[in-house]
Amino acid sequence: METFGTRLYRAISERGPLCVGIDPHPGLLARWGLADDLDGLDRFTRTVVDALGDRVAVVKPQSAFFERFGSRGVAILESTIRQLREAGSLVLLDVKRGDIGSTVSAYASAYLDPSSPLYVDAVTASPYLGVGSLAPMFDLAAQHGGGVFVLALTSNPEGAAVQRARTADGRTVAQTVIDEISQLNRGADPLGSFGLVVGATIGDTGHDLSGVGGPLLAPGLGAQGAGAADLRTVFGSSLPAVLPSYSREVLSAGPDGTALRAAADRVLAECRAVLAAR
Ligand SMILES: O=c1ccn([C@@H]2O[C@H](COP(=O)(O)O)[C@@H](O)[C@H]2O)c(=O)[nH]1
Repeated sequence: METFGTRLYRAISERGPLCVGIDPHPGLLARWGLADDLDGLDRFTRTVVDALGDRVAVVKPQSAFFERFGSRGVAILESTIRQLREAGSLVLLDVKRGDIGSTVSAYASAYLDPSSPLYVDAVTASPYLGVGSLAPMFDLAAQHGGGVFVLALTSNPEGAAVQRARTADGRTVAQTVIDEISQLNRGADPLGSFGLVVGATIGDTGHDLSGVGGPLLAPGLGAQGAGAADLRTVFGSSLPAVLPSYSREVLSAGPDGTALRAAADRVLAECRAVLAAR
């Protein structure tokens, strides 16, 4: 069985370093001329899958925008996941789950067990009940070739107060998360299956990402104000592991499929220029 890290490495080699989010905001549905209802949600997601599913390495549905429609929204999420897999992109479900370990086991079954209707290639997880509480996710991911992206330094300004607070040994909370995930990836080649989320908006914070060994998902590009050039400042010598992530910047080009593809191609070219110059 191939690991998620290996599959991600190949997807990036073949399709380029880009993750596009599916975030059906009410404002985007309106902009696309769609109603803010189940039919609008379904049309929006199908359009994105048809335009990008066969060319983008990773697609990241944001679970919240499906959950807000209840069980029928989640049913659309399930079919979106299926369509994306058929189209050949890796599916990273942005759910940011975290809890005590026994409950994390249930989240792991929901997203990382191949028999689940919500089975995806990878999920996002919150480490703020302790990185160790996420062990059931790490274990199931390792068992089935899945991945987990753990929040380290998020793109929102409110995150810093918690994530950059100092622990007793002088490291920041975020650095302890970074170090624990680095341990999980030890020896992985070409890329570990356990990633970190590090916002492109955060500037140079002095955190050491050099030993992570896994992918570094970088949201915050486009609508939140960061540009591809900021990746150099935030990631420095760790640029080769960066997976830039855009949602509204690309989605706002829709609903025309050609325009969506052009927007994805444009941001990919901008990121490649920075990542290639490392
Ligand atoms: O630190 C984080 C972690 C996750 N996100 C998510 O990424 C997208 C960003 O959307 P944009 O439209 O590109 O701003 C969204 O789903 C967030 O929940 C993040 O922004 N920052």
